[in-house]
Amino acid sequence: MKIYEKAPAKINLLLDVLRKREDGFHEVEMIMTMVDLADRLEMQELPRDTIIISSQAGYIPLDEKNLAFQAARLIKDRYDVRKGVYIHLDKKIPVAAGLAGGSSDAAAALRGLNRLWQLNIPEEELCTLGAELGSDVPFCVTGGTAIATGRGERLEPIESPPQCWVVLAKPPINVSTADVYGKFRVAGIDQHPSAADMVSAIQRGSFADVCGGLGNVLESVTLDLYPEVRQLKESMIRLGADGVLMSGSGPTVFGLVSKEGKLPRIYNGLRGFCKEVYVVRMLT
Ligand SMILES: C[C@@](CO)(OP(=O)(O)O)[C@H](O)COP(=O)(O)OP(=O)(O)OC[C@H]1O[C@@H](n2ccc(N)nc2=O)[C@H](O)[C@@H]1O
Ligand SMILES: Nc1ncnc2c1ncn2[C@@H]1O[C@H](COP(=O)(O)OP(=O)(O)O)[C@@H](O)[C@H]1O
Repeated sequence: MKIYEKAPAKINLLLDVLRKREDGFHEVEMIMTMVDLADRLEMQELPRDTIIISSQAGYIPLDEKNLAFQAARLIKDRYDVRKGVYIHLDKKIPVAAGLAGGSSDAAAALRGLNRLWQLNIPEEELCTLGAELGSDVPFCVTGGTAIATGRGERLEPIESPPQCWVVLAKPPINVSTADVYGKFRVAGIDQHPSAADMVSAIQRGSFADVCGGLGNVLESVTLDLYPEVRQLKESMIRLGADGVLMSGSGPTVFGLVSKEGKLPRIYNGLRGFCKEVYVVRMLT
C-alpha cells in the first residue's frame, strides 16, 4: 500500500521573541499560517525493518539527518513498530528558507505513518512527538492558522486570515535558524509587534490591518547580516505588495497582495534579480 501526504510551507505573519530561556531556546509569540507551496511525500511499507529516504532534490540529507527519517524512527521506536518504510520526498519548498520545509516533511511523515501503520495516534500526541523533532513541527502537524507560544510548540488555533495572494522570494543564501536566534538581543527591540492586534485584524477580516500588523523581530538580525534580504523587502514594497515581511529566521521574504492584477509587475520585477520567486495562495 502507498500513502501520500502533502507538506505545505508556513509563513510567520508575526514573530515576537519575549526572552531567552535557560534551556537555550527562546520564548516566542508567533502567528503562523500555511501557504499552498508544498512538498509531497510518498510512503510505502517495506518487507525489511529499515527506513529508506529518497528525493529528487540533491541538496538535502537522505540519512538520519533528514527530518522525515527522524520522524519515522521516532514513531517506530515509540510505538514499537517492527516494520520498514520507504519515503520519497518530492521537494518543492526551498531549503533553509524560513518556510519550515524540513519540519513540514517531518509532520507529514508522522501523519502518513500513523495512517500507514493504523496506529490511531491522536493529533495532540502527534504534536507532542513532533516537538521532539523541532519547534515548528507541532504547527506543521495541525496546519491551519495558529498562535504559537512557548518555543513554538504550544498552539492555539485561530481563524484563517482574509484570502490573498502570497508572493515568496528567496535570495540565494542559506540562513541558520540557530545562528539568527544566537545573535538576537531582546534589549535591542524598541517596538514589539502586537499579536493581539493581528488576531483582531484576522477576526475582523481586515486585509489592510493584517498587512499593517505584520512584524518579525528576527529581521533585526537577518537584515543586518544579509543586506540582500533588506533590499528584497524594499523592492517588494516598491513593486506594490500590500504587506511585506521576512518569514521566520529568513531569508525568504513574502508579500501579501489582494489584487491579482498587481502580480505580474511584482513577479517580473523580482525575477529580474531573484531566481526563486513563487506566487501562491494562503491555505484556508
Ligand atoms: C524561526 C522559526 C519561526 O517559525 O522558523 P524557521 O526560520 O526555522 O523556519 C522557528 O522558531 C524555528 O523553529 P525550528 O526550525 O523548528 O527550530 P528548532 O529546530 O527547534 O531549533 C533550531 C535552533 O533554533 C534556536 N531556537 C529555536 C526555536 C526557539 N523558540 N528558540 C530558539 O532559540 C535554538 O538554537 C535551536 O537549537
Ligand atoms: N526533509 C528535509 N527537507 C529540507 N531540509 C531538511 C530536511 N531534513 C533535514 N533538513 C535539514 O534541515 C535544515 C533546515 O531546513 P528547513 O526545514 O528547510 O529550514 P527552515 O526551517 O529555515 O525553513 C537544512 O539544513 C536541511 O539540510
